[in-house]
Amino acid sequence: MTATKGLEGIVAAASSISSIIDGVLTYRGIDIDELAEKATFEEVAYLLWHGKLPTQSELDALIRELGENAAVPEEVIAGLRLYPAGSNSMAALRTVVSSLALYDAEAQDMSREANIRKAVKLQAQLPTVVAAFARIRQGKDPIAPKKGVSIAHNFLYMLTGEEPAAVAVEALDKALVLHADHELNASTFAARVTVATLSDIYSGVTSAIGALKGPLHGGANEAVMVMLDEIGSLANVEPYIQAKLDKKEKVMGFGHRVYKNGDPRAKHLQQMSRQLGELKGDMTLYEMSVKIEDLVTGQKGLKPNVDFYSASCYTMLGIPRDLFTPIFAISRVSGWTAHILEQYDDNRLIRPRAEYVGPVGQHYVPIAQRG
Ligand SMILES: CC(=O)SCCNC(=O)CCNC(=O)[C@H](O)C(C)(C)COP(=O)(O)OP(=O)(O)OC[C@H]1O[C@@H](n2cnc3c(N)ncnc32)[C@H](O)[C@@H]1OP(=O)(O)O
Ligand SMILES: O=C([O-])CC(=O)C(=O)O
Repeated sequence: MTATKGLEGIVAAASSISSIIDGVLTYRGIDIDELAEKATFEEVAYLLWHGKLPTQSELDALIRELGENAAVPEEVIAGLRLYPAGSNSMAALRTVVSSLALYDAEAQDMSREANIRKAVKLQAQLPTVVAAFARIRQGKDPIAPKKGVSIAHNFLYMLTGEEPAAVAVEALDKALVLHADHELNASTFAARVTVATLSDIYSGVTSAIGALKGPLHGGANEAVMVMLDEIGSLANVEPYIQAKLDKKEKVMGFGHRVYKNGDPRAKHLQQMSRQLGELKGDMTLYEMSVKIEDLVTGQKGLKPNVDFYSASCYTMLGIPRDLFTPIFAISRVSGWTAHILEQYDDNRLIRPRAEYVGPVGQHYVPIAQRG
């Protein structure tokens, strides 16, 4: 038995939700380029859960159901108020999602109908939780979710208390579409491993949030913004990035386990970053990002992934950088729950083997004789 480090190239599940074939990403067989241009996030969530695009009445019903389920139990909001100042946003989200199970009478109901209802509930509640976390830490009261508006609209509204500009809603909605699912990425795999023990959907999503948090995965979008903030100016891009490359340090937002010729989502986010810069009349972040790309791609051949241009986009939308990864979770919970439903539908415990590389033939040594 020989281990494959990082399970690279190992096909660990069959799935009909999303595919990456020859560098092309599809959700349920539809090219992400088409969805990014034409679909709303709610349509995409429906597509991921049900395997088909919704009719108008199905979409209306989903938007209604999301609105009806977006409020978070008062006890959970009260809990958020008790978190220490400076709490990590993803740690807070992970904790809240775990606690939501305690307030859901259906949490342990394993029927397919109940699991679909819980998927919608989680999708509805995550934006409310992230916005409430952001406001409470500023000493402000959370804002109750609206009914009948999109998730992108509701999230920006709950974050600021103001009606968001249409262009901001449109940009965030497209970002949510682009992040919704991605085959067997680390967080989705974590979710599937967890629920394959027949644990509940809240356990699966809690595991997924833990996996998404790391900077090699979803946490890279925040890390990209930390880097842009450290660089600070267009003039400082070259010395900063060159020093990183010379030291063989990783540049966050570049590289990918599966895409070696570029992430098809990145171009949409790059375009969005340019457009938001033009609207703001400040191209600094966009130009810095392009210069970083030129250097990293030029010298290492590494291309930007989904996390790279999303950082400048979210900053230009006025979103604090430590909410970037929670926003990724707001989108990806649609994919996680679709995969969890798929796992339950044809379940088998996920339990691979390890290649043992430790010592053999050892014996118990009494404690007095140990050196
Ligand atoms: C939503 C997402 O999760 S997208 C990914 C988000 N993560 C990041 O952006 C973090 C930065 N990128 C990385 O760490 C990696 O490219 C990963 C984790 C995404 C993929 O990792 P792997 O497939 O395991 O590739 P691995 O880390 O082994 O890298 C292979 C080689 O490329 C180099 N490399 C990979 N990514 C980068 C990078 N961002 N900057 C500099 N060098 C890099 C590695 O140092 C390594 O070089 P070596 O062979 O000389 O040692
Ligand atoms: O697929 C991966 O390994 C990471 C990724 O791009 C994603 O989850 O969107």
